[in-house]
Amino acid sequence: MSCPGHTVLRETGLGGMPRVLLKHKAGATAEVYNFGATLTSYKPTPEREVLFVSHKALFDGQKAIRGGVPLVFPQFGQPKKEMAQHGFARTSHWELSDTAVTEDVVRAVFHLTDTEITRMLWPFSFLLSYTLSLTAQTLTTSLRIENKGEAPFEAQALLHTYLRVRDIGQVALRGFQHHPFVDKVAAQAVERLPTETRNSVNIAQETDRVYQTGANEITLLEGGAERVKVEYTACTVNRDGSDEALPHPDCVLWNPWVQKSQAMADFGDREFQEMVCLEPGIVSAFYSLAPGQAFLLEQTIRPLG
Ligand SMILES: O=P(O)(O)OC[C@H]1O[C@@H](O)[C@H](O)[C@@H](O)[C@@H]1O
Repeated sequence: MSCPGHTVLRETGLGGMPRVLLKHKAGATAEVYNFGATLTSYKPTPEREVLFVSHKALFDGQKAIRGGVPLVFPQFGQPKKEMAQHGFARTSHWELSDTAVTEDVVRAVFHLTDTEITRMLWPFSFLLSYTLSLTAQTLTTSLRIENKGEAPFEAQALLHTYLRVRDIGQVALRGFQHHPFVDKVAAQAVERLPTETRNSVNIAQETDRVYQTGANEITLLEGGAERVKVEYTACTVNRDGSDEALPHPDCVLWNPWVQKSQAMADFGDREFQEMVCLEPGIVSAFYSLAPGQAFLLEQTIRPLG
């Protein structure tokens, strides 16, 4: 069904790269580059940008875009040294395969399949479908990973969401309490994972943690006011269409703080004050997919107040 007032436009973005602009008749917009299927802007209203993109981000079709929502697949970090950090999905060119509008939702679907190059890095056949659904109040991004080959594979995946904040010193995050986490900054082996004791997590130093969550919902507050909620789920979809939810998806919390910011060529020295990454995914373990099985990782970004 078509719906007047909603639009999906193909346009040329920064660096001459193709991108897709979704516009909801209520005023919300979202902008996605085919490069990495990277969402680079989400505005629930014309005045408010929810996502952070560095002013030094490169739009050169080589380096992952520093900000927005890059997609991490099939590895998180670099457990396999022959493959780039965070895998190849964020630096691959995705095809816009479908667009649809209904009364409430403007939708775009991007596809990525294996190629000779990806098979050299990771010898499996896959279909990634990334669906962005814009409503008047929310944006849902949904990554479906399907095993199209004859052999099972193991992978990790993550929605690397950079949220824009006014002042990191005023930020508090709710939803991590009681959940175990791996502290990647401390980087020392521990017998038992520590558990988050704080109801409200603030950031005052380099922070790089993989929380094994269960609440599936993190709320970001600034100066005590709720600003945005990120809700997420992960499930395996079987060949017959039945699905099994994964009860404890991970959520990475990342802020590079002073020194790491200075070490990144595509990030401003003081920009750590304007962002925080909340990254839902499955990364503390590899998930396994049999031929024909799929895995669905979904987040809804809900601006508040
Ligand atoms: O610089 P990259 O490859 O985009 O990674 C940024 C950060 O991504 C986060 O997901 C990781 O937990 C961090 O360790 C990493 O530094």
